[in-house]
Amino acid sequence: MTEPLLEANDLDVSYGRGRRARRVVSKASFAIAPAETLALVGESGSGKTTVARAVVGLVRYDGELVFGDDRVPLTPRRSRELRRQIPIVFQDPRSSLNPRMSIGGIIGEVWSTHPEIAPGGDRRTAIAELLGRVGLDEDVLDRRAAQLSGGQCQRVSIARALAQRPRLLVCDEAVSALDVSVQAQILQLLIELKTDLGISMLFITHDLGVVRQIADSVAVMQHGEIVEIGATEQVFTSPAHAYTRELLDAALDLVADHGTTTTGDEQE
Ligand SMILES: Nc1ncnc2c1ncn2[C@@H]1O[C@H](COP(=O)(O)OP(=O)(O)OP(=O)(O)O)[C@@H](O)[C@H]1O
Repeated sequence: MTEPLLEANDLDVSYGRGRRARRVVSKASFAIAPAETLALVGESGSGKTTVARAVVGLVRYDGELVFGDDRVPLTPRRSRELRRQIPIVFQDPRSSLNPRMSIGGIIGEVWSTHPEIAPGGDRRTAIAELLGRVGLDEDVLDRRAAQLSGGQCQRVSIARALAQRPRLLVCDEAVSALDVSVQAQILQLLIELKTDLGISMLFITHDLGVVRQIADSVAVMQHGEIVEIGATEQVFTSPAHAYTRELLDAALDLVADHGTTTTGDEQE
């Protein structure tokens, strides 16, 4: 079996200190193999974002969270060194881009702090190549985020993540704020990145339709615990936990009420 790129064992995360401490993630265990996408699903407040924050080093945790062949512990301190390899793409594409910087500046910024991964040749050319990789024209390079659509901003966020030469991309509701047709395009782009570049993903979403499109495996969270984890098809076709069945039933009701969500419309 392939060694996992990321492994979490009995991950606990609490917010607050002393008497005020409240545990919001309990005994979460999962693994992500190279080039594998694991989706985290569950109701609002179930702890999905908190797991992502532990992975990218934004919160302290108890338990084990190890990364790479040498199983480096992802402590907040360590993660700062490793953050380059584990970028996060957030829900709101525009507010995650510095409004005062040019798009080219945003994408290439990581090369100032990590010169070891900076391209050898002309940086503008390298940035233009990254823009092409995410389906954007080179002329976007000198613009600001406010001059781009939401879908274009999310493509820039992904290009910025690619400039970091990631091994694991964390996507926290990364397509939720986009309309359905743009969402489909960004999902397709993420699937291509996984296939072409072998990037692993931790993909947080409340949308089970999205899970089915993008994820190899899925972990279902309820009240801070992973109540079920397995291959996506397996979990969707034979859910073992009552809460998973509830989520799947709720998603089916949504489709019944609103029809299917895929339009095939290609506009951004
Ligand atoms: N900084 C914080 N301080 C204290 N409590 C927090 C903090 N961030 C989140 N929480 C609480 O932790 C719990 C888990 O939140 P989290 O954001 O991880 O859930 P989630 O599953 O990602 O929810 P959503 O789908 O709404 O984003 C919630 O009860 C939330 O109120």
